[in-house]
Amino acid sequence: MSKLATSYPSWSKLEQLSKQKINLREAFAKDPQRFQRYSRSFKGDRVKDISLLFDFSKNLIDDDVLASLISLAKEAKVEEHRDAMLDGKPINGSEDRAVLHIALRDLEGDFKGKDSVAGVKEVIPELKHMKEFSEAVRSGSWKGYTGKTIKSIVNIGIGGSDLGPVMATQALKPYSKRDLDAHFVSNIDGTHIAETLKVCDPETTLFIVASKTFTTQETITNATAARDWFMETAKDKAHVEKHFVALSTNVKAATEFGIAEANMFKFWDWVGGRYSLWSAIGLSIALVIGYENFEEFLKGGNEMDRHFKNAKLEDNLPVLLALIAIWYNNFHNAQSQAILAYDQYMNKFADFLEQLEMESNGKFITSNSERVNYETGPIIWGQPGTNGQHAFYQLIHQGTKLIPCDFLAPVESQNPIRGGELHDILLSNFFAQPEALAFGKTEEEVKKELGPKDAGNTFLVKSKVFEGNKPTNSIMFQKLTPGTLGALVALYEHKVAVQGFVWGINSFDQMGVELGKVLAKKILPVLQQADAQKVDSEGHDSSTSGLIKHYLSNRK
Ligand SMILES: O=P(O)(O)OC[C@H]1O[C@](O)(CO)[C@@H](O)[C@@H]1O
Repeated sequence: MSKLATSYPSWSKLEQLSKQKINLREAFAKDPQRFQRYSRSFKGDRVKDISLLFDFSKNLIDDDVLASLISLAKEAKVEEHRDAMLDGKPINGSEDRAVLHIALRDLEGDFKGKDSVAGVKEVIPELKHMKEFSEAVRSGSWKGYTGKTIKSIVNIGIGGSDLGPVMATQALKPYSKRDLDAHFVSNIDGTHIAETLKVCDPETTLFIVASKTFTTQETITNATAARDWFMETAKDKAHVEKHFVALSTNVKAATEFGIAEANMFKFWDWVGGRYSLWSAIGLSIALVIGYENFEEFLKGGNEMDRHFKNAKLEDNLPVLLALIAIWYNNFHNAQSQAILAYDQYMNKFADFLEQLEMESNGKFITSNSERVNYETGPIIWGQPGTNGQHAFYQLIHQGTKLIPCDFLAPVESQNPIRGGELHDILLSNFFAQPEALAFGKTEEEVKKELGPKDAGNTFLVKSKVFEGNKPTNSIMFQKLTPGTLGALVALYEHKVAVQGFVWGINSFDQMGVELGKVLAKKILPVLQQADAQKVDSEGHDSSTSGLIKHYLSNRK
C-alpha cells in the first residue's frame, strides 16, 4: 500500500536540505569533476544507433541531496512498484488493470512475468497484421474502391489516440514516405475535419479511426462525418471497407460503426491511452515511416525498459529524471517544468508530454484513498528551441518563477544545411541557454561590461542582471532515429511512473476528465432543442445558464 510521501524519513531530510542554498557558480568552481559526477551516458545494446548523454550537473543538487532523493525512492519502494508493473500486476487499482505498454515493445521476450496476462500473447500476431497492412498500403497493392492507390491517410482520434502518432510522425519525418500525406483530425470543432477533407480525395484516402474505447464523442462524430463525406462520392456502403479501418479495444463498437473485423487492429485494456502509440494506435506511424522503422521505434522503447529494470537507481535515467523533478516540485515550489527540444522534428514533443505527465500525475488522491498533503504533477509545457528563446525565455531568465527545464538536442542534424552551419548555430544556443540560466550575470559583471559611461545608471545595471542558479537538465542524443525516439519516449514514460510511485498516486487512470464530459452530454440536447426556456429548469448555475442562453439567442 502506498503511503503519503511526507511520511518517508527522506522527505523531512530533503526539506532540511532545501533550506541550504546551493549556488551553481560556487559548486562548479569547487568541483572540476561536477560534470563527470552528475552525468550519465546510455547506449542501446541491440539498437546500436541509440546513444544518449544525460547531464544533470546544472541542478541545485549535491551528493547529500542526490543520496536523499535516492533514499526517498527506496523508501517509496520504487523498485518494487516498477517490478509489479513490469510483471503485469494490476497496479492501476481504480480500474483493476495491469499497466503493460512495455509488453507492446518486448519483441524478444525480456519480461516474462507479464506473459500470463490476457492479451499479451496476441501482441506479436497483431504486429504482423499491422506489418502486412502498412506494407500493402505503402507498396500500393492496397487499392481504393476505384482501383487507385492510397495517397492520404487521415487518423481520426483524440488525446492518446492522436498526440503520440502526431508527435512520432513529425519526429520521424526523415524516414517518411513523402508521397503519402498524413493528416490528423482530433478536435470536434468542425473546422478540423472540414479543412482536412478539402485536401483529400475520397478515392485515394484511408481513414484510420483510432479510439481505445470507440465511444469518444469527438472521434466517433468526426469519423461519422468522414464516412458521410466518403459516401457522397462512393455511394455504395460496400466501399467503406477499402477506406476505413479501426484501432480499438472495443471490437463490438467498431463493428457497429461498420468496420469489418479484418480491418480492425486491436489492443488491450492494459494499454493506457497516453501510452498507446506503441500499440495498434501506432498504425499511422507504421504507415508513414514503414513497419521496419516502427519496429526500431518499439525496440528503442524496449532498450529503455531494460535499463529501467536493471540499472541501479543512482544510474537509472528515468529514476534520476523523476527525482530531480520531484526536488523542484516538492522542495522548491516549482509549479511547472519546460521541455525545450532543439530539434525542429520534435516540435510536438512537449505537447505529447503534456498529456503523458499531466493526465498521469494530475491527481490529489493516493492509492490509499488519502488526500495528498504535498504537490503532485507539475504543469508541463514547452516549445522547440530556438523559437522559445524569442518568446518566453525572458521569464525563465529574469522572471520571479522557478522553471526547471529539460533541454534536448541531437548531435547530428538530419539536415546539415550550409555544411552544418545552421546546426552549429542551433547547438551554440542549446549550450548557451543552460549556461546562462545556471551562471547568470552579476551586477559587477554588468557594470564592467557597460563601462564607466553607463555603470552609474542603476536601473540599466539592475535590469541587465541575471541572477542565475536556474536548474536545467541537458539530454543529447546522437540523431533522432526511430530507436532513439523510442528510448526518449520510454524515458519520460518511466519518469512519470517513478514520480507516481513516490507520490503514492495511481498514474494510470484519468478520472478527472469525466465530469466535464458528462456535463457536456447533458447540455448538448438543450442546444439541439434550442429551447431557451428549458435552460433555467436544467439546474445550472446562473453563469452557465446565462452563457447558454446567450448562445441560443444569438446563433444564426
Ligand atoms: O482512445 P479513446 O478511447 O478515444 O480516448 C481518447 C482519450 O480520451 C481520454 O480517455 C481522456 O481524455 C484519454 O486518456 C484518451 O487518450
